Amino acid sequence: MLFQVEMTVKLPPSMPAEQAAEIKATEKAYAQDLQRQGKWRHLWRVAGSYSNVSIFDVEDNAELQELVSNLPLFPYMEISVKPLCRHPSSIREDDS
Ligand SMILES: O=C(O)CC1=CCC(=O)O1
Repeated sequence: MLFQVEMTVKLPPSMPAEQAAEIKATEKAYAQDLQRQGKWRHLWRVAGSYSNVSIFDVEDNAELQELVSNLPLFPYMEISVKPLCRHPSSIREDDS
């Protein structure tokens, strides 16, 4: 199942820079591992913001919930999820 996930990062201004850098580094490693597994298909920065738009390819809602809630930045993000399905006018032969 494909989902569009939009994440907006809102770190508290009071968070020490070292702690923020550590969480971001852990987040990066986690995100890159999921990309290598093919579960996090796309990761795009929304220009001019501290938000991303991502496409996840997971088994079901429960797997999406597990992956997203384990993001190191999860406590510091606003997240919106949209389920996706094929558009009847798409010329792609698969869902890539
Ligand atoms: O910077 C972001 O948009 C949050 C984030 C998601 C994966 C990652 O490495 O950073």
